[in-house]
Amino acid sequence: MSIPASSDVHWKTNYGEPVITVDNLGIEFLTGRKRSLSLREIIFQRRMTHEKETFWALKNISFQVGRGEAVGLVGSNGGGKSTLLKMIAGTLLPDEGKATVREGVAPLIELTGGFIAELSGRENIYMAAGLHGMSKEKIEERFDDIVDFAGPKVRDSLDVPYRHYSSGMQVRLGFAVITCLDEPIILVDEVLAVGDAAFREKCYQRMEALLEQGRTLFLVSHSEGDLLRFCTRGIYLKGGKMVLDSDMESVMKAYMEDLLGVPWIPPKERNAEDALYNRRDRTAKGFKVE
Ligand SMILES: Nc1ncnc2c1ncn2[C@@H]1O[C@H](COP(=O)(O)OP(=O)(O)OP(=O)(O)O)[C@@H](O)[C@H]1O
Repeated sequence: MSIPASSDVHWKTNYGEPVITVDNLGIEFLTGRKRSLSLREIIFQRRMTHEKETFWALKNISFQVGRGEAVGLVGSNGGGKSTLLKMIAGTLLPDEGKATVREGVAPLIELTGGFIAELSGRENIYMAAGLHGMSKEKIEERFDDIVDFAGPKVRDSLDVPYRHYSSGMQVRLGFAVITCLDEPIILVDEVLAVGDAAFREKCYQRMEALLEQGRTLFLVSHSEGDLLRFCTRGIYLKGGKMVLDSDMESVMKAYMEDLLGVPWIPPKERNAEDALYNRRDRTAKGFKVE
């Protein structure tokens, strides 16, 4: 599929200029539990209703991202990664601080990507692209490319309600749509894990092409390979706090060592290590090592 030619757009200009500024961001959620009142509150403050318990899903988060950067967000489940992406996308508002985003954002944060279950795939393409400011003519021009990228199963189901799509078909259509938009910032949450291997590889090539054009990428993934392939910078979130903001390899090392409690070796060195182990193994077994 032809993604918009870089000559159409200004993504390549002012490379590195700040496009996202997150300043002391915080958001508080209800836990769903109710806190029991203390005797002091009941007697002296005359409070009778139970207070709902809250927690900070993100607290004191500050960083800046420059145009053209590819940032990987890492952290274990519940660390706050998706919440942060939603705040950058503007679908969640902070309780503290602010996220300033200076350019348009194409988010694929949830599998359903903001698509409407009752509408068909075709209607959802028009709706999603239209909401991002694309004219009807431009959508028509790109329609076939979007559907080609999404694959034959999606093409055959274009007039079927989106709620009948399998999770793989949903992510195919979602990724095809968001990556054909002209938005300079792209947010991709773990969703790619749902697609099959061939589709994932197609998505990777598309992401490489978008980065090549100078777009800015935020990628949430639990895949070490994906993060190291695409991201030059990493942010590690743990329990809603930022643990580290550094180059992707250092962030991956900090996260993996924290998670697994053993030294982490970057894949490129690991292969050499593995080769060495194999060599040792073969030597130990009496094979001749050249
Ligand atoms: N709307 C909400 N209301 C209440 N709690 C929420 C809401 N959204 C998220 N949370 C909670 O906020 C915390 C952070 O969730 P978030 O989805 O951002 O984590 P994550 O790092 O993306 O996790 P995962 O790797 O599992 O996707 C979790 O404890 C989650 O249960």
